[in-house]
Amino acid sequence: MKYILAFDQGTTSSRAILFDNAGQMGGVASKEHRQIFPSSGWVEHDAVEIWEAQRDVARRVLKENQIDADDIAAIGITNQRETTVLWDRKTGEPLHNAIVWQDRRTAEYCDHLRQEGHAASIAEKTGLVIDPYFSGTKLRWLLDQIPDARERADRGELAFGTVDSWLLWKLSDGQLHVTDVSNASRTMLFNLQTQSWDEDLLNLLEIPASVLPEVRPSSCVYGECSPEILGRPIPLAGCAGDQHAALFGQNCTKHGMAKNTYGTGCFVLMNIGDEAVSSKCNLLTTIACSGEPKPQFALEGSIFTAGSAVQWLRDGLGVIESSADVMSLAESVPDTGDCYLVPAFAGLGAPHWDPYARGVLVGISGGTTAGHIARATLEGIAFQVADVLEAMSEDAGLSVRELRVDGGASVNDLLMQFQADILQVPVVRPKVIETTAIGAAFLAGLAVGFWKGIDEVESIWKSERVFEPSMPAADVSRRRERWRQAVERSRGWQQHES
Ligand SMILES: Nc1ncnc2c1ncn2[C@@H]1O[C@H](COP(=O)(O)OP(=O)(O)O)[C@@H](O)[C@H]1O
Ligand SMILES: O=P(O)(O)OC[C@H](O)CO
Repeated sequence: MKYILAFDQGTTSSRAILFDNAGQMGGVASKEHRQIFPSSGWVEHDAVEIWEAQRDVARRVLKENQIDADDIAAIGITNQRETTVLWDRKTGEPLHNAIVWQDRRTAEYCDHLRQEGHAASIAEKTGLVIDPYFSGTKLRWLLDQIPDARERADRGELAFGTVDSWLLWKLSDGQLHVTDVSNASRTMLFNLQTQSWDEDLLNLLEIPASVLPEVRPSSCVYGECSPEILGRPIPLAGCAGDQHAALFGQNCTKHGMAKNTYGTGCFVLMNIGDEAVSSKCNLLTTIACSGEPKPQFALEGSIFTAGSAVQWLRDGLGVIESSADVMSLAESVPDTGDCYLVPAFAGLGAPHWDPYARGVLVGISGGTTAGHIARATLEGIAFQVADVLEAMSEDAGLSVRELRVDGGASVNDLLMQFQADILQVPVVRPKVIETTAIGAAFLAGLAVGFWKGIDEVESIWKSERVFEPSMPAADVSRRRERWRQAVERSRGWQQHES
């Protein structure tokens, strides 16, 4: 067989990508889906629209590249994490729109959990900080708000899943209600030490165990997709949250290796080996996919707004026509004119965890142009990444030697150079920037013997370009200090309204 088919179900689009044995892409198809904003701080997706988009792009990539389903050795799935779906086991119909990872509707309940003193035990068990980001409080909200949902859940009629679970359910025509360890680790219900659902947390959040999927390793044969989807049954053999898949796809399998994905948000992950070190700097501890038999862990800094700030320049301000145009607009000025943009549009994630923060643009003068704002937007992305890596180095007791990068905005050379400058370490962009998808393909391909072992998949990764730091250290310190001042101005904004 010639290919592994990777499904990359992201926040803004669903992609299907074919990878051959040498890790070369044999075709891509993608489709966007609607972002639904029912109220301030709320973000939803239509789970059926996501399923249909993912199924359609899978069919399309085969058709457009004239690939027969018989040539597909396995399917690997990777997905936007934390986004929460609740569906009826009998009809396969969702009971509500999916609540997206960015959604802040459970902020008050999270405050309550913190005030009740649960932060330390939740961090110890799950590696997470209490935040609306994770699926647990979203699922609780659904069970509380949908009429009869709790009664129906108690009768075993409902299934909960993150997007991976939902897709595996649909792909298997309701035969599989499963998830993988990496996605489970993002629910705030999964115990990293026991590698299973945590009964205390289920009780605390009032989640009935009957709705939960079975948890499996990221690289294993889960089952088969039903034949009517692609013409024949194909093994569903790999599954991981997109950031975990990207860490694996970037070959960050050794202690201290780190990657950042520049998509809608930014997600910095550093491999920390087989000890689930707890963060002292408000980072998350999470699962790292590996070829090792023992569970491996990573530190993660999740940044909620990155490429979506560029989308705001395009759709909100209308100063660019496409995201790619941001580079030439930013290059129209030599610097930001001392403007700083903190894109806390959906609160601040790591290391601040402030759901009430909102975006600020400071330092505007009469001479400020769209070019300055575009440049400040790109720099705001890089400053957030630098804050996370600083915290990470402190937690892990080491400095990263290089940062491997991927995701839609990593094509932006200006952003990558500024990132290297502000971090003072090289930024390395690989030839295949679809590292999320290739990570999922590796997980699936290893499970079915398409690739023989971790050494074989590791030999596939190749660097395309290295951005070396060139900014004087004194400038870096001054600018980072100005950025810190700007962040302070963004904090608690929403809360101060009442
Ligand atoms: N040249 C560019 N410069 C900066 N940002 C970009 C560029 N091209 C795309 N983006 C941003 O990258 C994001 C899309 O990246 P992608 O990895 O597909 O995201 P996701 O997986 O979160 O859907 C969008 O938010 C877009 O604004
Ligand atoms: O779909 P992306 O690339 O924006 O990633 C979303 C993350 O998984 C959210 O935790």
